[in-house]
Amino acid sequence: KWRQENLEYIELINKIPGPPTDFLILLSSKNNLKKSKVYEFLQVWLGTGLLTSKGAKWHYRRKLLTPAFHFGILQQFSKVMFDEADVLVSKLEKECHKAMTSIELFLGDFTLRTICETAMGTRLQKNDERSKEYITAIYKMGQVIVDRIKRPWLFIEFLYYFSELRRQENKLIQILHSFTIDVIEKRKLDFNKDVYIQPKGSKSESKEPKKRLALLDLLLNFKNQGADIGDEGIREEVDTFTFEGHETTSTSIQFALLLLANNPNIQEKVAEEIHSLVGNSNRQFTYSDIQEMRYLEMTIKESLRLFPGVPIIARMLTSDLMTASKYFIPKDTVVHVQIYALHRNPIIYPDPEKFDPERFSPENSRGRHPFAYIPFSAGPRNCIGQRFAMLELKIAIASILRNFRVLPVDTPSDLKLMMHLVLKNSKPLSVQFRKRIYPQL
Ligand code: HEM
Repeated sequence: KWRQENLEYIELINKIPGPPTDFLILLSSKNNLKKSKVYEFLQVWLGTGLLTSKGAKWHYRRKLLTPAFHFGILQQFSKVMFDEADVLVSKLEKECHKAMTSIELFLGDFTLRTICETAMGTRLQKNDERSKEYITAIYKMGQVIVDRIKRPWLFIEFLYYFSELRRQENKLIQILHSFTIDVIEKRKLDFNKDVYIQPKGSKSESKEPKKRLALLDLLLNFKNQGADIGDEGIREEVDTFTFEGHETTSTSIQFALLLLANNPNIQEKVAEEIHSLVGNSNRQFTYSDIQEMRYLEMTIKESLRLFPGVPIIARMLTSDLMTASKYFIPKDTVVHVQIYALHRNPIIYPDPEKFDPERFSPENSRGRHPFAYIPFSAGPRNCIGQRFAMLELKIAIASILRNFRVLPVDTPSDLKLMMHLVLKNSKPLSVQFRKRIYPQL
């Protein structure tokens, strides 16, 4: 009961927070970049990669890794996303006659496969034992971390050391680390050969590399060029991207589908936008098609307002802080930034429960405080993968709506939100899929 009241249900902490300027003062502060204690629970897996590091190490890595999310690189990653979206669509075809489809596993599989291929260059194979073991370990590891967060007595290292949870963690860490280390070793060998050489006779002989570019290649490249990052550092970052880059995107796509299923007019408007770009053809989307999908982007932004995949973040203050609303918060205080509550502030978002993508039209966005909408956090420690995430969300949702009509099963009023590692419903979300038939042009 204590756990439910204190940690699980968002409703209980859905109080109106301070003004966006309070968030600005905290999140844009150059001093208060340190994360809270719970982030340390991730370190056994992620080491001190970008998400969990602090001080000079964080500064150095952030600067080093920022070019890895340049739009030219994202364009290359989009190819992986298009192919994985095709795999997702072909799986969903088989769901079209069903009265309901639980979408968690479909989207979890899509985002995990996408991040493994873009981060490590590894295509997870359904029938490969090693891939299966790795996928299972990722899911179980998420549960172990959540179970620890929910048991405050296990915050004490001594008690945790002798717990069953730690024994489980040890086994999982072995699987997770050995998988990433093997991938890095193999990639290092490939990297020294001909990663960017075109395959003879390939359709796109001009630019297509033999192996698709992965974030790992960029890290190896940085290392070869003399950056201060060793194999262990590369593993930390690859694991960090894999961790940060799959559940966040999966849960965000699921909530967006729930909202679209329950708002057919908005769904049809998105489908029309897609149709206006690709007509009745069955060609794959291009990167520029995706850039053109402005209404879809507004829809996703509104969905992330209502259901920010990361609803709360925390900082440990390393210096005293005076907020804009004149609260004095002393050094060493843990401050929770309640993104979920901020996004439902009726002063900023009138009728806040209403799903209304028009809030994000260029006219309506004008003048809104930049810290009033922060699904990817804000300031120097914001999400480095936000453009990657938006691209992936757009590709997944556009691919689904191009092929299917999505009908409601769960409704927003049925939801019982939980804080897992990301925002989740207390039970997996379901919708119905029906084949979308476009009129002949
Ligand atoms: C819809 C999907 C996503 C959401 C809602 C999201 C949200 C966030 C938020 C709120 C933070 C700040 C965390 C904090 O201050 O504790 C963050 C940090 C981070 N995110 Fe994301 N994220 C998403 C997708 C991704 C993806 C796809 C990647 C990588 C490919 C990624 C990589 C990271 C990293 C490395 C950090 C730490 C950055 C730093 O501290 O410098 N995220 N994300």
